[in-house]
Amino acid sequence: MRVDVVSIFPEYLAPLELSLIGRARATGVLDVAVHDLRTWTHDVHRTVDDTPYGGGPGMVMRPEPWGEALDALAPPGAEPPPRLVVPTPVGAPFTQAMAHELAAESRLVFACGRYEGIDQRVLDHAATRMPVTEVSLGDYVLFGGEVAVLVIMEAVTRLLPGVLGNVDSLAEESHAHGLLEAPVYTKPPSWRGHEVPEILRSGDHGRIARWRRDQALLRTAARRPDMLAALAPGELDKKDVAT
Ligand SMILES: N#Cc1c(-c2ccc3cc[nH]c3c2)n[nH]c1N
Repeated sequence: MRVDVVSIFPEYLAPLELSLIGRARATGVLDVAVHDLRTWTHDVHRTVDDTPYGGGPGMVMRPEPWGEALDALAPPGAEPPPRLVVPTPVGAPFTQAMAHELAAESRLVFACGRYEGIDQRVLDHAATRMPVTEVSLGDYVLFGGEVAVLVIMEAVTRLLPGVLGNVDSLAEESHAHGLLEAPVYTKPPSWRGHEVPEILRSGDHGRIARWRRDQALLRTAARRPDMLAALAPGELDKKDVAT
């Protein structure tokens, strides 16, 4: 997968060099390039923002540098076009399902907004020649899109083939089956008066699997009833409701 990230703070994306993502890049699973939006400015002050039409606080990111950046990174006519991913408070919620969708793309271009956001015409024009996904991490406000790109890149990269050593963990983790994960334990069996649930030390893998499923259902019902309500038909079987 080829990923291009455009930001006025490219140094914010330095963590993409670390750990799993760094290893994915080193092994060729992932090719990442970070670009400074100011590369595509032409004035002495390398201006990327201006006052908002209609008035209001703050500044808006000018369309011209973004237009030239996207022309350079996604030349008109190049096939297949990349998916443009724009972190924004007004975007669709970023979910594990969306992480899987993005992980299936061959090319992604991330546009990191700042100030009050990017001139809407940048997204409207991009949408005439590439798929555009506006995505939000959650209902809170950040200074810009860079942190969101780091989160999205971690969630996507770990789904790429060969990145995670143990692919089994993908199958059991929270949100993998629309449920939260069961609690996890390791040695010692007793710690500060807290014991590991006996079932997990029984060696009875059938009962352990049942216990984990029950714990996942109980946790999800208690903490994320919305996820339980959203389970696809058939996700719950008769063993899940047996008393
Ligand atoms: N994703 C996301 C965001 C943001 C965000 C993204 C881009 C910009 C550009 C200026 N301000 C921004 C906030 N805030 N909260 C989220 N969940």
